[in-house]
Amino acid sequence: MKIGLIGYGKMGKAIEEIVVERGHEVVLKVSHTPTPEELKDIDVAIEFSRPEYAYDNLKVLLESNTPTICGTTGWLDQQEEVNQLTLANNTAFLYASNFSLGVNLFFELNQQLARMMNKYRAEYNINLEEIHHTQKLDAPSGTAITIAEGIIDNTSYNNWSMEEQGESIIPIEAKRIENVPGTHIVQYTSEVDTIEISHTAHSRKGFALGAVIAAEWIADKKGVFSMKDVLELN
Ligand SMILES: NC(=O)C1=CN([C@@H]2O[C@H](COP(=O)(O)OP(=O)(O)OC[C@H]3O[C@@H](n4cnc5c(N)ncnc54)[C@H](OP(=O)(O)O)[C@@H]3O)[C@@H](O)[C@H]2O)C=CC1
Ligand SMILES: O=C(O)C1=N[C@H](C(=O)O)C[C@H](O)C1
Repeated sequence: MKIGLIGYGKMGKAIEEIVVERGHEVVLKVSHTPTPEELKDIDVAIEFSRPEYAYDNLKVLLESNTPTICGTTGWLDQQEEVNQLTLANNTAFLYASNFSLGVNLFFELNQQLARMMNKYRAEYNINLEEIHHTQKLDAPSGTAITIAEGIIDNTSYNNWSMEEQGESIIPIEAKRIENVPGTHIVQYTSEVDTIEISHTAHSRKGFALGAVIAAEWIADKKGVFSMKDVLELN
């Protein structure tokens, strides 16, 4: 498969290694919004850039009918427009806040635990923490937002916040520590104990592998998809 890497930073480079390991070819690697001309030989594009450029990149990719995998976080206020662009151009698009198998399993575990804990809202206070490297531009992480949404869908919490407190708000704490690839912790604390689930990435390899597996999966599809489709977690 011929892969285009849109965004050739820490993730672009980690993805390139996996692309080659799995027998594919990187035919384009750019750190600018690509031109339609640059996209003409690409089977699938993998976009990991910066929050402020993601929408412009995705618009060009989808209007050029390029099946696209996107891992950039922090642009989701424009998600609905991107989904519409995908359908209008009869192409394929998949966004994931986190491509690693482990985090996608953790998302399922988080929802199950949230359903159980909803009965005990009076006894347990919830807390969500994410820790990332100091170059990370957005906070909270996209993964933390997905975790919070998974809790909201399964409990009587109805919002998350990094600043506000309240009965129905999930508090999110974002920490930035040198070289941490990504750690997410959900805690339920009562007067007498703490229940905690956590996911710790040891490197970027899991994110990169998941993105390439998603690229292989989407190549012959049309529509808007998620990692649940790829990993058959539905
Ligand atoms: N979904 C997931 O599983 C994961 C998501 N991420 C997300 O992916 C994104 C990238 O992360 P990471 O690689 O660590 O970040 P980096 O800052 O290392 O890389 C971003 C790259 O994008 C380039 N860039 C700048 N402008 C554009 C543009 N207009 N179009 C394309 N590329 C551009 C930058 O180039 P230059 O330096 O020259 O400006 C840089 O090379 C972040 O949003 C992060 O949160 C990260 C890990 C996993
Ligand atoms: O910026 C990162 O590095 C990461 N970003 C993603 C996020 O915002 O959740 C995924 C991963 O945690 C690493």
